[in-house]
Amino acid sequence: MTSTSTTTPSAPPALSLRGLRKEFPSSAGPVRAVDGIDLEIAPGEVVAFLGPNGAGKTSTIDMVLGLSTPTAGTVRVFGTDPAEAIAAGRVAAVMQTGGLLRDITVAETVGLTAALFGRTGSPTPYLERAGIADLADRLVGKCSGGQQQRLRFAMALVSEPDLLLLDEPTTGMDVEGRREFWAAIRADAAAGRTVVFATHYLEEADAYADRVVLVSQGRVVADGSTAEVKNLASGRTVSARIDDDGERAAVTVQLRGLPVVDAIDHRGSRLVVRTPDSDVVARFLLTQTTASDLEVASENLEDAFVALTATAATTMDGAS
Ligand SMILES: Nc1ncnc2c1ncn2[C@@H]1O[C@H](COP(=O)(O)OP(=O)(O)OP(=O)(O)O)[C@@H](O)[C@H]1O
Repeated sequence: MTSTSTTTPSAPPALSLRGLRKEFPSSAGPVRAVDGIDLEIAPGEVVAFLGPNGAGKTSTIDMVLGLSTPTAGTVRVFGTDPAEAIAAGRVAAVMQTGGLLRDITVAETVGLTAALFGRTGSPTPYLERAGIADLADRLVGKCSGGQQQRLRFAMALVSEPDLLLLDEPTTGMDVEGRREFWAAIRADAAAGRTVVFATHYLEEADAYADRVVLVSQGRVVADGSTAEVKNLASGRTVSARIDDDGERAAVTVQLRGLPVVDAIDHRGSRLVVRTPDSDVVARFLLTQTTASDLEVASENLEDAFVALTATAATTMDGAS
């Protein structure tokens, strides 16, 4: 690599969250929606903010968009505060609902948005990028939920934002609608845009993000590449029946001593063991105990996700 005598200061992160907290008052005392999030997202990353209901995803996105003020901590967007980044048109959002007039056409909607940004050109390029050029003359109220989301995406593109935030953008869409929506987002992100999206769906995060940030109860519980998250979620369950209560209790203690055992549940006379190495657990149960009726199952991704988010502070090797 050739070197020059000038040093370029490194570009600020697209998004930097430091000690971010958000509390809402309630009659039962403050609700801590976001509980100390530290996160840095580099320009060009496509990141899924993945978590169950109430994890704090929307509260975090609202603070990034300057729609609410942190109780503590800081949000920096391309090195500036959110209001400044939004005023400069560097950030745009696709939210789940709202913001559309049903009685005008798709093209008119994008044209109006463009006028707000002082752009006078044709809306067609934005419609094309969002994959809805063929719907230009359709009334917004006649569009499906998925088509309306792609319209919101076209509107978000008008300011050519460097950072695009999407809050559970595919909720309620069918599989085909989701696929088309994400195809449009991915094609656009390939040009270098930073994309951060909140989702409940592990599969969606896996298919469309480069990096997954798992949040639960207002905290980041895991952060890594989608491959790392898939690894975490690739465990199995081994279940077997042990009729004798005393033996079942003793075997539970022994299993806890095995390094490959992640968790043990009791369902009646069955032991259910979560493990990344089902062979070791199955061999132990069949050769060292009276266990019978043994079953090995691959874990459902959603189950694994729930298990991960229920376990605070999971860490991944090589997490970025
Ligand atoms: N305005 C508010 N007043 C009181 N509590 C709130 C408010 N907004 C959010 N919360 C609470 O904060 C927590 C986090 O909510 P948030 O909407 O950020 O989660 P989420 O991960 O986006 O959930 P979902 O996937 O269901 O949209 C929840 O317990 C929620 O009830």
